[in-house]
Amino acid sequence: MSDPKSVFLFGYSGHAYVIIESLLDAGFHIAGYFDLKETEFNPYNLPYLGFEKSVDVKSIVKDSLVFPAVGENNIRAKLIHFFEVLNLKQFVLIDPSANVSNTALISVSTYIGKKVSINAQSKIGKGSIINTNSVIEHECKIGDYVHIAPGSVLCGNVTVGNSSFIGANTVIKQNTSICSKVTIGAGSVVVKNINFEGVYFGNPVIRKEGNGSKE
Ligand SMILES: CC(=O)SCCNC(=O)CCNC(=O)[C@H](O)C(C)(C)COP(=O)(O)OP(=O)(O)OC[C@H]1O[C@@H](n2cnc3c(N)ncnc32)[C@H](O)[C@@H]1OP(=O)(O)O
Repeated sequence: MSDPKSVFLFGYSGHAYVIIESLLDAGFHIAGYFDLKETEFNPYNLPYLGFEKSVDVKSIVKDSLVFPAVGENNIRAKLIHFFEVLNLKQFVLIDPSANVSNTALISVSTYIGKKVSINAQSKIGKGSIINTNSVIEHECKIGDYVHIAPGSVLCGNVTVGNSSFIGANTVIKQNTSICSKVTIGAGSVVVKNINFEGVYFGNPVIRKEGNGSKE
């Protein structure tokens, strides 16, 4: 039987450092990391276990926990698909400093960062990141493989579709919906629904030229 607090990480760069410190603060220990290649900089002295596509991950990990430590949404989505195919043991990582409502529903491989607030009746899909100091107010619905960057505020009943990225310090007005595969620039304010994928920024947001949308 494996140590129930032992975690294998996938990815070891800047976002992984944040994940590692939340894991340590929450009483986990890290068994090692998988990545394309061994990193030159290894600030947490983690053993390198190989590239996940080139080694027998299942026989290394066995029934220990796994976690995706990659900030980029598409790569994280592929990792979670890989976890599902191998039937690896996923979990939700909530930094101990976060404040999460008992009525919030959060799916596996999602990270809730330092000082985040998740309020009543919110739902967050799998493989998402709710980064440092963000506020997810009541009844928000956040999809899979989403990244809400630090300091963002989603007012009540906001919806964010799968694989969208909400830049740091963005404010999204209550009852607003953002579809899948949208990128919102840092410091933006969203006051109307966004129904087409693409890049948007500003206050209020406008679509970045050259995105091929009619919006
Ligand atoms: C822990 C972490 O670090 S999590 C990551 C947090 N990071 C972020 O939140 C950053 C989010 N990314 C951004 O804001 C980016 O600027 C993007 C995605 C909106 C646009 O990036 P790019 O497509 O590379 O655009 P680019 O940098 O070429 O800028 C294009 C124009 O838009 C302007 N612009 C870019 N971003 C913004 C923004 N957030 N708000 C207002 N204007 C912006 C630029 O000044 C530039 O204007 P110009 O054409 O007059 O010179």
